[in-house]
Amino acid sequence: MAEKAQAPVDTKSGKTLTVADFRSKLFAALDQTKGRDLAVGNVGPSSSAVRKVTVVGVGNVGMACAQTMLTEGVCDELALVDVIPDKLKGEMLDLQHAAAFLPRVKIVADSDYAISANSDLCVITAGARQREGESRLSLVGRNVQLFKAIIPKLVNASPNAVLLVVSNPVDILTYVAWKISGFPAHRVIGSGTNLDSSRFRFLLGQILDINAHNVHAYIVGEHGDNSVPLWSSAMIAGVPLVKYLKDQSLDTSAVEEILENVHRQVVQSAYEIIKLKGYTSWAIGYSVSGLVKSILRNQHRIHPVSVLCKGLHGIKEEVFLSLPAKLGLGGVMGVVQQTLEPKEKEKFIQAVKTMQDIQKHLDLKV
Ligand SMILES: NC(=O)C1=CN([C@@H]2O[C@H](COP(=O)(O)OP(=O)(O)OC[C@H]3O[C@@H](n4cnc5c(N)ncnc54)[C@H](O)[C@@H]3O)[C@@H](O)[C@H]2O)C=CC1
Ligand SMILES: CC(=O)C(=O)O
Repeated sequence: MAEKAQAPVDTKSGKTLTVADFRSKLFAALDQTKGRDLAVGNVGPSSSAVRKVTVVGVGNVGMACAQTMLTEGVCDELALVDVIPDKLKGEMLDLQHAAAFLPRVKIVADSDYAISANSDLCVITAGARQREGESRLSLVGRNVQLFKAIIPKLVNASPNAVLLVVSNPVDILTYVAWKISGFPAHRVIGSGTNLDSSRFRFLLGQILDINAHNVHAYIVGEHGDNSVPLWSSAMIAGVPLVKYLKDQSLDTSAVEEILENVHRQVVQSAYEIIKLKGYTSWAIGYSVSGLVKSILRNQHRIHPVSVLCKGLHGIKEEVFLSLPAKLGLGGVMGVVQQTLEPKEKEKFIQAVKTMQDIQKHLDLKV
């Protein structure tokens, strides 16, 4: 005989919970940032039927984001903004000419931010990129200056938008965008380690001969050189990754070597691609399109993205670093605070200090 499902019971009062009570308790536990600055607010993308996205910067990254968003049908209107009018018009026409092959999207472009008015979400890819061997952090001076010009214009045109920062160094520039915009933190997000985590999952999937979709593993912290791989919570079908590897008859030192190598390769990825083709674009395009989809379609999916960390993991500083965040209409809806092992926590805290050291030298007066 089939067993009757037991109704959930409140452990404190002993009373039977309704499904609605149970769900709200569960989500209150998940959204550990509730009530803090990051919790979802009452301002966010309009609920109008037309979903408008602006992409600032129509270089390699901006166009990869635009193209992937069009292919994936994540918006109804796409506005492109850049400072080079001919390139802007050329890219707009080239995308418009794909109309017969794509979902119907209105594509507009101009150097004037009026074109971006009433966007639900603005993706910022404008700025200098690394040359071969150059670090992301070396771009800070040049790109902060650009952000001082770009952010006020975006805010003026779309005061209720979510800002999604991609330009590097992404964690610092997300902080800059937050400070200059005056937006609540849940509406300012950096693409962060969503890309690093995809590289991580791809490489692990290759080694294990498992589809990257089924590798549940996160990289958190700073995007790039000092990212933090969370081996302790990496899973294959619910089996901890380290155990899974050991079950393949690998001894502890072989497992450690694999783990170190995989993370080293993730960190080297951008440097290698920049050396080979000059820039990275396709994977960040997919990464951004996925984030936009989660936000505008209110998907409540969890992505490792750069969020305000103050109040999370005991962090008191105003820094943006990646943590797994639930995304939906309005931006960040909550952050999952995984249990970090001491080494992971130490690396994360080191990134907090690096961000702070850089931020205290920034002049954000516009
Ligand atoms: N967060 C991430 O995972 C990734 C970030 N990036 C970053 O994305 C940024 C863009 O890289 P690419 O597209 O390869 O560079 P790019 O040089 O191809 O394009 C940059 C574009 O920004 C435009 N631009 C410059 N100043 C502007 C302003 N004031 N307003 C509007 N547009 C302006 C330029 O005209 C150019 O079209 C770089 O900072 C790069 O490091 C790149 C890949 C991944
Ligand atoms: C350039 C960069 O940040 C990346 O591809 O990771």
